[in-house]
Amino acid sequence: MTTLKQVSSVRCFDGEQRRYEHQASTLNCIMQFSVFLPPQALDGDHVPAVLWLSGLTCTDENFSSKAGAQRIAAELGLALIIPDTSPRGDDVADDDAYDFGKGAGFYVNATEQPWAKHYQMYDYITKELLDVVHSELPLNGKLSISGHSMGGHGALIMALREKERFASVSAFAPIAHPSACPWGLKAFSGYLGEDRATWQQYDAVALLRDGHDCPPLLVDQGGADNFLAEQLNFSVLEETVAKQDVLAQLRLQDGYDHSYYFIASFIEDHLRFHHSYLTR
Ligand SMILES: N[C@@H](CCC(=O)N[C@@H](CS)C(=O)NCC(=O)O)C(=O)O
Repeated sequence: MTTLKQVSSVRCFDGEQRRYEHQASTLNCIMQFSVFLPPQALDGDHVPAVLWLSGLTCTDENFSSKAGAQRIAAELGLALIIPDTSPRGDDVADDDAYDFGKGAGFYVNATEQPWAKHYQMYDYITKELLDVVHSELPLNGKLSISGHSMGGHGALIMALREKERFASVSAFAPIAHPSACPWGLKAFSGYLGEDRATWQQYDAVALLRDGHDCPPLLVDQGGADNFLAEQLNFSVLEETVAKQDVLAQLRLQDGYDHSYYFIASFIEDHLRFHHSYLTR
């Protein structure tokens, strides 16, 4: 049974940039997401995919319109799966702040009210969305994961918790230790409540310290990122990774900020990195 409704498709580097809509049962709302299918997938092949998770304030369209990922994805024969960052719709609880509520789902399964009814982003991505795209799109089942900021956090925790599903993981300026930064403290106490023991399953540094295996890892962090000192905990991630048995490259990129100009500058490296593991 087809559950996806295609709402748009535009030609891009001989592939197609598409948008789909579906009723998301984990989130109790209608969701849209974007997909880039490379030319190989339009010619009848089943291709590997990179799942991209976006950051605060984003929809599925920031990455597809700003990162410039399609040229390399077309060359390498990679599909890009690009979900939204929170549940959507008029009956979904929200907050006036940009870093909580809609656009800021933090890829957790909320337990607190009024969030729990809709904010189940961890299960939405790892269970529902990945299942539906693999059953309805020309994908071969091989999958890597990447993301930016809040989405870099999402990519790291999903890879650490579900290592067998992902050939590799990468992140741009991830919120590496959300239990210990203002964005994470606000989101986790709001969505998960005050019992910090329940936060650990959604904190990459905590999962690494707890001995979770990690797929091969690439992280880029801009040295001129406004959020570096207060929010991102890059040096804590570096120290934690160094103590674990992780195949990892963590790169501080001098002069780059937190924006999509930074992502556009290094997305080719990330897609080539993922392709090398997806095609082994
Ligand atoms: N100052 C920003 C903070 C949020 C932010 O920088 N969001 C990043 C991810 S953490 C982003 O990707 N924004 C959307 C864009 O640049 O297209 C705002 O209020 O919009």
